Amino acid sequence: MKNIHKTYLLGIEGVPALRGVSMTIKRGEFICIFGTSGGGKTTMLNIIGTIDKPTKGEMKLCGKLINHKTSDKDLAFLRLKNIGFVFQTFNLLSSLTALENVEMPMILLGELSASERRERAISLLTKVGMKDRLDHFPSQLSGGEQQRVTIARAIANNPDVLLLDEPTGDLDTVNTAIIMKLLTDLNKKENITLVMVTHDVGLKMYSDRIIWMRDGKIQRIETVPEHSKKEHFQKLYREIESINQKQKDGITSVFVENNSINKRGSMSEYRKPTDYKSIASYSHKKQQQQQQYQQQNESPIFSSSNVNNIINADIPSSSSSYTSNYNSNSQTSLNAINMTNFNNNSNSNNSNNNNNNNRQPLLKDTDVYLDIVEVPSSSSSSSNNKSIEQITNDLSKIL
Ligand SMILES: Nc1ncnc2c1ncn2[C@@H]1O[C@H](COP(=O)(O)OP(=O)(O)OP(=O)(O)O)[C@@H](O)[C@H]1O
Repeated sequence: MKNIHKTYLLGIEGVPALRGVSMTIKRGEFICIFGTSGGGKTTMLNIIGTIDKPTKGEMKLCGKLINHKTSDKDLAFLRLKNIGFVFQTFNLLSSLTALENVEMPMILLGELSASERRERAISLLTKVGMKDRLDHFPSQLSGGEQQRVTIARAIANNPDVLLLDEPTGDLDTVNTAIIMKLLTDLNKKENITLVMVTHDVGLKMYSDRIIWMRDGKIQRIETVPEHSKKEHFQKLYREIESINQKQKDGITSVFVENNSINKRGSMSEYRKPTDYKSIASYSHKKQQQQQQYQQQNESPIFSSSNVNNIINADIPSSSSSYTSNYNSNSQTSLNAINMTNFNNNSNSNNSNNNNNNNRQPLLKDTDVYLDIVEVPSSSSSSSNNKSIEQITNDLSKIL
């Protein structure tokens, strides 16, 4: 990039977003763009990605010179062939399955036959750990899963560069680790250049260089010391190992962790029917809790309506008595939920509560063991017919 300027026109006023940015990114580098809000990070990413053209200055991307005169058609082809995008909000096409979403860039490029495209899409989804979700629609996937599909789609045409705008911004810590492992593997093993905008201080330590942006200019460029990078990668690999171990132990779906609900942290696990055994270890404590709550005339803990209410992001007040409205004929694949340490303190003053103003605590100041909701999978359908992925997704929004 050589002396890149970008000024947006807002009415008759010009808003300078970039004011003379020059830099070189080497092939295979991992660059992190960091800095103040409004500093020009996204604009810089959009210019590198040719979504926006510079007002002044020029840029060479994968050998092609780009300036304000470059035609949109040339830029569109360059994007399709050389660049992959991953945004915070996943941006999958909702009417297409995971497999079809990944096939889409290959269809647009038109270099592979239908069977080759399918084969490649399956192999890419397998690579990102989504081979069991090929026919799922985005709405049936959790945030982390959607982002993995987005990554598979972004690398479908073998791009040289991946542009990442807050790729983990909507994800919990576990999914952030999974996504960062995937991305850094692509960088290390396949030499794909990564340029990532993030506000997450932890993530910048995986990169080779950090570009600090302020007021449309590069304020400074920092090289991440090898030893810090190594330390962060070792921590990441440990996290991934622990996630894999949990999966081996029977936690087969997304693991949601939230430290903002209470000081001790809360945790949810989602298990498939085959995981009943591993839940057994909780049962004694759970029974004790149930008896205790029943003695106190509290809300039923194992009522399926509780689950429904949580799933629908409508947590009732602790004093309500519920009638079970769960349709036992529902075809949902959910067979068990185990929710531990959901200590939702109504007085706690945290960011999560700010988002959930209308929510009453499920049970005040208690640990809730909401466990084993058996849902026969018979033929009739109902409004409760949610897949485990939808439920996981819904729950991860709440927790
Ligand atoms: N399409 C647009 N029209 C007008 N002004 C814009 C447009 N896009 C960005 N800007 C302005 O350009 C400046 C840089 O914006 P940009 O989104 O690149 O910053 P950023 O560093 O990514 O900020 P944040 O961290 O808050 O996302 C801001 O002042 C912004 O208001």
